[in-house]
Order: sequence, then C-alpha cells, then structure tokens
Amino acid sequence: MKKELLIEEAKLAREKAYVPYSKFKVGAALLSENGTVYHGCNIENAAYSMTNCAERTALFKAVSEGDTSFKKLVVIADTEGPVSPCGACRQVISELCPKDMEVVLTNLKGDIQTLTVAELLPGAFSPEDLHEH
Ligand SMILES: O=c1ccn([C@H]2C[C@H](O)[C@@H](CO)O2)c(=O)[nH]1
Ligand SMILES: [Zn+2]
Repeated sequence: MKKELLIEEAKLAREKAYVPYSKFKVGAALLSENGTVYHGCNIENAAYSMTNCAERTALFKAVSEGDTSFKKLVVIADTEGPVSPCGACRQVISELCPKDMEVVLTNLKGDIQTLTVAELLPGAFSPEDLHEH
C-alpha cells in the first residue's frame, strides 16, 4: 500500500478521536504484512492518565486480533511540524514492530518525517533485558 493512502487512512481514524479534555485529535494507521490496516485514535478519560494514544490503540487492536506482523505505521495530528509520538508509545512501538520498520510522522499540512523504529527510540528497554544473567 502506498504511503499516501495510509496517510489518508490515519486522517480518517483521527476524526474518531475521543478528546473532550485536550481537544487534540490524533490518528494512526498501522499496515500489516497481509494488507490489513488497523486504525487508531486517541481516547481520553476524565481520569486523565487512563488516556490511550492513537498509536497504541492501533497496535493493541492488531495484537488483540492475533496480528503481530507490521509493515508501516502512520501517525497524524494538527501540529506545527510532523507529530512527535510520546515516550510511552515509542516504547510500545519499539517492542512490537520490526526495528527497521518505517514510522511516518505527519500533520494536516502534509509535513512528513519518516523514521525507523530504531531511530524513534534509541536505547529502548527490550524484552531481552529481562533475561537473567
Ligand atoms: O503521538 C501522540 C501524542 C499525543 N497523543 C494524544 C494523547 C492525548 O489524548 C492528547 C494530548 O496529549 O494527544 C497521541 O494520541 N499520540
Ligand atoms: Zn503516546
């Protein structure tokens, strides 16, 4: 699937955002190896810290459907420059996605920054770190 199409999917997902507190809508579109697109939006809560970001919504949807082979992720928001995923999402992306997978960060104006998962979170804590020595 072309990057432009996946960006359009993320834009549509963004419209579903539940953001009564921040009013800041974020959308994500996660492309699986089999062609499936998982959409994600941010979902806030009156208990603010329960908020789920758009990226993690898309990833958790995919994993809960048994799909863990990811090809590309797009994140979009109405930001000045390309949207910057939070640290929590960088950590989750880092564990669930291939290190060389492209993460396309964009905004409504069409600014685009493409990073690999490895570039998104250098020095990420990894499952291997849990192994006893
Ligand atoms: O990459 C990002 C950055 C922020 N947010 C959400 C969390 C919260 O709902 C709102 C403001 O931080 O934006 C995301 O969903 N993804
Ligand atoms: Zn986040």
